[in-house]
Amino acid sequence: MTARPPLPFTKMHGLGNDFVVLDATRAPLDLSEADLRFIGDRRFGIGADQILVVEPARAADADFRYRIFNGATGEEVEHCGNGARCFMRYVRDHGLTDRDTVRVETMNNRIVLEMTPDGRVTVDMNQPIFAPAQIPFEPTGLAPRLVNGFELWPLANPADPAQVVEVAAVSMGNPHAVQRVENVDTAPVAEVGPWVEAHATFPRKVNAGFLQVVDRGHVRLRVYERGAGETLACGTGACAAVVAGIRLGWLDAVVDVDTRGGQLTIAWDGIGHSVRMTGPAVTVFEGTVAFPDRDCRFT
Ligand SMILES: N[C@H](CCC[C@H](N)C(=O)O)C(=O)O
Repeated sequence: MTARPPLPFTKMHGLGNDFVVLDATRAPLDLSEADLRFIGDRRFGIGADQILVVEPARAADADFRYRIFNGATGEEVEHCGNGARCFMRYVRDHGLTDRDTVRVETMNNRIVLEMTPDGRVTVDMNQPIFAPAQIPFEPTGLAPRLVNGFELWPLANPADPAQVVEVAAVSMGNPHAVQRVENVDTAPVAEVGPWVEAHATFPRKVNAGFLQVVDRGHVRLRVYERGAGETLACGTGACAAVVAGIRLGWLDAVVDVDTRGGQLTIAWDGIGHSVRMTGPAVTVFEGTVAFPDRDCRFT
């Protein structure tokens, strides 16, 4: 078997949510799920929450296509907010564009990335989605509790049906279930996150958000991510949590979101408007990855 050529990559993070970024603008990348899991593995490979791939746009009115794969599973997912900011820094720093604003296609969405004068990146994340069929979310049995006219859905732990949490279901292109907690530091993220992530009412699984409201313009958030476990920050999760908090009447239109990796600012003017996320994007190092031969556990 001929050895595969080493693959150049860039290691980046958005508030500690870390990524391996790959350039497929000149030629498609032939990567299997096993290859992607190898890249994402923190012992046998490089290590990343997600792998981001830069591709040429398919539509004439877009600049790039943006693909995302969860590092632990190698599965392709619909969106990654922290990754979108890193995508913008990547295409600028690698000379793929000199524009301050870039139009990007994702699997099921269209977003706009913008470099800001202070070096952060603002992303127009498009509009949140609430229709259960589009999340997707299949509420069965128990009726929701309406708060400010928005649904909080009861989810029972399949292993212990007496343990019930209430979640708001929102999609930013990827699915999110957001629950309010008194204090994120003591929230049972490791215990509750896994069973919410895998809950049968979310047929494509779900990112589980734990939201602490400090005041109407400031929240704290932890997210147990689908296909990644708890990350230090989740951009789409921050958007989903703020959108849910505004719909539920707990938050104003501009909110600072403290994650374990740092702060994002999320703005949303309500139904019919895009969510706008602003935060940092950091390049850590450049490298090349040599793929294991067929005998490695990742074959
Ligand atoms: N785990 C997510 C993808 C990455 C989202 C997160 N890293 C972000 O910044 O939005 C999912 O399976 O939908």
